[in-house]
Amino acid sequence: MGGWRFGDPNGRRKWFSHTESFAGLPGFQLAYETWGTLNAEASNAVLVLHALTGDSHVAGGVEPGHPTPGWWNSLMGEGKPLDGSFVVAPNVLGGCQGSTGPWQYPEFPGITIRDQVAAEVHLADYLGIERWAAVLGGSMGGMRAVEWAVSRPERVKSLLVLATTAAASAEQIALASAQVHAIRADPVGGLGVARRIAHISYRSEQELQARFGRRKQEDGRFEVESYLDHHAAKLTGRFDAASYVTLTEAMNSHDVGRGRGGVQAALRRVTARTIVAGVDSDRLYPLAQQRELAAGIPGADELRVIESPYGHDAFLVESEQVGALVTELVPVRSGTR
Ligand SMILES: CC(=O)SCCNC(=O)CCNC(=O)[C@H](O)C(C)(C)COP(=O)(O)OP(=O)(O)OC[C@H]1O[C@@H](n2cnc3c(N)ncnc32)[C@H](O)[C@@H]1OP(=O)(O)O
Ligand SMILES: N[C@@H](CCO)C(=O)O
Repeated sequence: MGGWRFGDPNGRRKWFSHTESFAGLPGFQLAYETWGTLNAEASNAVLVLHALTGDSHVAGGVEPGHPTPGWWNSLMGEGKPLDGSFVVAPNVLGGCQGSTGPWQYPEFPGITIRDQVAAEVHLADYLGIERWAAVLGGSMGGMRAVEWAVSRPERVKSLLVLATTAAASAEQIALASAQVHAIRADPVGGLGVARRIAHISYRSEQELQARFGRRKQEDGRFEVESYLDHHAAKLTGRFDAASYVTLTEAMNSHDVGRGRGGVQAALRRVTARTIVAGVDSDRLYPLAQQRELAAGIPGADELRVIESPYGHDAFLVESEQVGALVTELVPVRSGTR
C-alpha cells in the first residue's frame, strides 16, 4: 500500500493515495478532512461518513474547494458533541469532491458500498487508526457505517447509524433508477430532474403541504415547484452527474447480507455498542428499516426515533436530537483539541 498526504493549497483538504489496483481501478485517492488531534493511544478517532451529495466538509464554512458549508457544523467545536475527538471525514470513493470518481476516469467501473468501505480501510491504516472510537453516518453514510461494523467488527468500538438500512429496498432502488434514467436520457438537464425526484423523497408530505400548499408565485410557478427548481439548480452547480450515477448505483448494490448468509447473520457479526436512529416522518428510509437494524445488531439499544416534520433530511436538520445521540456514544473531552 502506498500513500502520501499533502494539503489543499486552497483549503483544509488532504489526500491519501493508494497506488495498487483496486475495484477495477488502477489505484485511487481519497480526499479527507480531519479535526482535532489523535491521542497517543489512537483511541479517540471518530469516522464521520457523508450521504449521497455530501462530502468531507463536515464542519466549516463555504471556502475554496468547499461549495457547501459544513453539514454537521453543530457537532464540532468547543463543548460540542465531537469536541476532543480526532474526527476523520473522507469524501467517498466515486465522489466528486476530491476523491477518485468518474470525474477522473471517464470509464469509471461500477463500485459497491463494500468497495467504498474497503477504500476507507486503507485510509484508516494509513492514519494509524486500528479501531475507531465511533463510526457515524446517515443515509448513504449509514450504509457505509453498517458495512464497516459488519465487515470489520474489531475496528469499530461504537456505531451510530441514522436514517439508513441494512439493504436497499425495492422502492429505494426504484426511485434511484428513475433518477439514473433521467441523467442517462439527458446528461445536461438530467441531474436537476434527479435532484427534484430525490428531494421530494427527502422531505415529508406534511411539511411540503404546510410550507407551500397550492400557492403560486408571480412567475406562475407553484411555490413548491420553485423550491425544487432551486435545489435542482444548486446541485447542478456543484455536483458531477456521472458521480451521482455511480454513487446511486452503489447505494442500490447495498445489502450487508449478500454472501454472508443474509441480513440477520451479517448483523450478528457486529460487536460495536450501537445506536440506530430513524426519523418518524422519513418516507424514503422508513422506520421499519432501522427497526430491523436495531433488532439484528446484538449491541444495539432500542431504536431511537427523531421526531421531526422534515422527513429523511432530519438527520441533517435536527442537530439537537442528533447531537444528543452522538454525545451518548462519544464522551466529550473538552479542551483536548
Ligand atoms: C450528509 C450530507 O453531507 S448530505 C449534503 C447536505 N447538503 C445538501 O444536500 C445541500 C442541499 N440542501 C439540502 O439538501 C437541504 O437544504 C438541507 C438538508 C441541507 C437543509 O435543509 P433545510 O435547512 O430544511 O433547507 P430547505 O430545504 O428549507 O431549503 C432552503 C433553501 O430553499 C430555498 N427556498 C425555500 N422556498 C423556496 C421557494 N419557494 N422557491 C425557491 N427557493 C426556495 C431557500 O431560499 C433556501 O435556499 P438556500 O439553501 O440557497 O439558502
Ligand atoms: N440531502 C441529503 C440526503 C440524502 O441522504 C443528500 O443530498 O445527501
